[in-house]
Amino acid sequence: MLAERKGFKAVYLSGGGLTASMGLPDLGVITLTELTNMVRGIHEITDIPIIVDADTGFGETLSVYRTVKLLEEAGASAIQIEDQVSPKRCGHLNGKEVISRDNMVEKIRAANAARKNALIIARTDSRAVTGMEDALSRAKTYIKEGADIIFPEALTDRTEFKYFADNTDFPLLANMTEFGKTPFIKAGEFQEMGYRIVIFPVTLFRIAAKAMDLALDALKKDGNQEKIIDQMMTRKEQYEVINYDFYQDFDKNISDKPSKANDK
Ligand SMILES: C[C@](O)(C(=O)O)[C@H](CC(=O)O)C(=O)O
Ligand SMILES: [Mg+2]
Repeated sequence: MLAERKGFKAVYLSGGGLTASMGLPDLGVITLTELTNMVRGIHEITDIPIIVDADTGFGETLSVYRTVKLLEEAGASAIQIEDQVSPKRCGHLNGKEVISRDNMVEKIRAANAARKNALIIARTDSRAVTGMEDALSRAKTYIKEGADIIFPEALTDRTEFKYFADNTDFPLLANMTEFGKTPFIKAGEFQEMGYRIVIFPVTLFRIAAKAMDLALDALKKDGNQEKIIDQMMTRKEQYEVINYDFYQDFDKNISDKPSKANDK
C-alpha cells in the first residue's frame, strides 16, 4: 500500500523478504499455500501489479504448472522462476548450483502453458556458476521457450549489466538488492542500459527489521517509547494508509440506510 501511494508501478513479493518475515531462511522452505495466501492478501488491498518470486517453482513440471495457475488466480501479474537446484538459496550467496538448461526449459514450458495473462520471468542464476556466456545463452533459450522477461541474477558490476543488455533484445529485470554481489546502481542508470524493471526486493524488510530491533533496544533501555515516538508512523497516518475511514463510513452508511421493509 505504501509503495502504491508513492507512485511505484509494481510491487515485488520477495521470497527472501517473506521467509525472513516468518523467521525462516530463504532456502525454499515455504509452501505454495503460504506464498499464494500472501499474494491474495496483497492483491486484496492494492491495484498495482504484483511480481511474485516463486523460487524454483515448487517442484517439477506438474508442480510448476499448478504453481503458476494458483499464483495467477491469487493475483500475480508476473511470476518469477529460477534455474537453481533445490534447495535454492539467495542468488547473491556463494556455492549455488543450477539445474540443466533442459530441466529449466521444461519448467518454462509448464509455466507458459499454465498462465493466462501473467508474465513469466525466467531468472538465471548461471552467471555465478557457469559464467556470463552461458547466462546469455540460457536467457535466449528461456525466451524462445515462452518466458517474457529475463532476470540475470547476481551480475557483479555495471559492465556486466551493460554487456548483458547489449547482447539481448528482450525485456530484462535488474535486482538491486543490498549486501550482495551487485554494487549500487540507480534505477535511471539501469533504464539507460536497457532494463525495464528494477526490484529492491528486501529493502523495506531490512529497514523495518532494523527499526524494530532499535525500538526494542529503546524499550529495554528507557522503559517506554517516548524517545522514539518521532520515528513512528502515527496512528492517523497509518489509518490513512489502510483506508480506515472507508470501512467505518461503510458500516455506518449501511446501518443508517432506511430499511425498505419499513416502507411496506
Ligand atoms: C530477489 C531475491 O530472490 C528475493 O527473494 O527477494 C533475493 C534477494 C536477496 O536475498 O537479497 C535473491 O536471491 O537475490
Ligand atoms: Mg528469492
